[in-house]
Amino acid sequence: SACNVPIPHGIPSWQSQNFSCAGPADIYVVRQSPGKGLGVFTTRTLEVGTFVMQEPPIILIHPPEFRDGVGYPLSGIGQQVRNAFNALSEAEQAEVLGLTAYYTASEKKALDDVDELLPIFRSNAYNSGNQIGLYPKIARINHDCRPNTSYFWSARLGKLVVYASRRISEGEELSTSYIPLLHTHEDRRKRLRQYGFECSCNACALGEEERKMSDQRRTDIRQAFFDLNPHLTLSVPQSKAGKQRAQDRAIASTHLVQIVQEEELMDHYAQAFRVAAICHARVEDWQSATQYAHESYQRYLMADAQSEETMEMQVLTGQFIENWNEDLRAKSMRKS
Ligand SMILES: C[S@@+](CC[C@H](N)C(=O)[O-])C[C@H]1O[C@@H](n2cnc3c(N)ncnc32)[C@H](O)[C@@H]1O
Repeated sequence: SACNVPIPHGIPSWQSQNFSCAGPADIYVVRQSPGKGLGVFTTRTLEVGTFVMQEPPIILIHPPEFRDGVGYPLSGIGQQVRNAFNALSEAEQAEVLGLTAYYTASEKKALDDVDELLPIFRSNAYNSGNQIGLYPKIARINHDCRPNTSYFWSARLGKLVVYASRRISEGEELSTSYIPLLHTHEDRRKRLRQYGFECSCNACALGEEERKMSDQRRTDIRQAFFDLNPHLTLSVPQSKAGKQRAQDRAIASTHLVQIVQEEELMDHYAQAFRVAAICHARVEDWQSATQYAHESYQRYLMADAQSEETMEMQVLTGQFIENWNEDLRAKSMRKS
């Protein structure tokens, strides 16, 4: 049976919730996806939180320094990839060589001088903690700028875990994101060039007006995280001006949650709810703080029950609920 992560509703349950499940192998098939080569399709409806794949890396290497916006310079990793590849069995090597790779124009011109592992790695590898890994099964999932799965690196399992971040119908193609998504269509297009395709996903195929709105939302979300993140302390400001600023940020955080939901960027839900929870705690709106904290907790829980973020939001939900209760008690005392 499928191992769905049950999502508690209403008041959180404080039982230990430890979902580790190998993930059923028969919930997807790999087949041709028109215009995209191979793709991965579900064979049944998947509820939010269902683990789709858990796969150990066939090759795992330490990346050179990260250059934001450009990705990894491949020159620095060639030897590492080659060494790791040489250590694999013949069958594993064949699996790696069978992956789809995009060659740049200059690589095509000088095929004899190019180590074929580099284009393969560049087209298929995933960030895995602070390393980069190659996962032959997960590598068949195509890109979408509004993907229906999320993934996380589990250091505990030594695996990359892919799960449904929304409900996925039977027969639907699974999608993931190869790039950071809080960027405009034009910026995403540039970034996707390293994979050699023009994205035609729903977000990219919007008409001009709607695309402008989508671009604006993604830009606004990135800006809101940037603006609000430095103020995520739990202390309640005392001065009048401080209180006013906290009030403005609480409003901004509600807006942040709204546009993340409008844009349906599931990967950012947990973080947006977390920001809204803390911003509302700073204005002592304990009801909203509790609700946002719990939503954040549910989303973090979906990915990894034992992550620091999950623990933090579990604790905060409990703390905020206490404060909310106290408020209610104080109010009813005043009445009686
Ligand atoms: C990680 S692989 C995904 C699996 C690949 N389709 C295959 O047949 O093995 C990445 C490659 O898949 C293709 N691809 C992925 N997402 C795509 C998309 N949204 N549209 C068109 N091609 C896509 C591109 O050729 C890209 O270089």
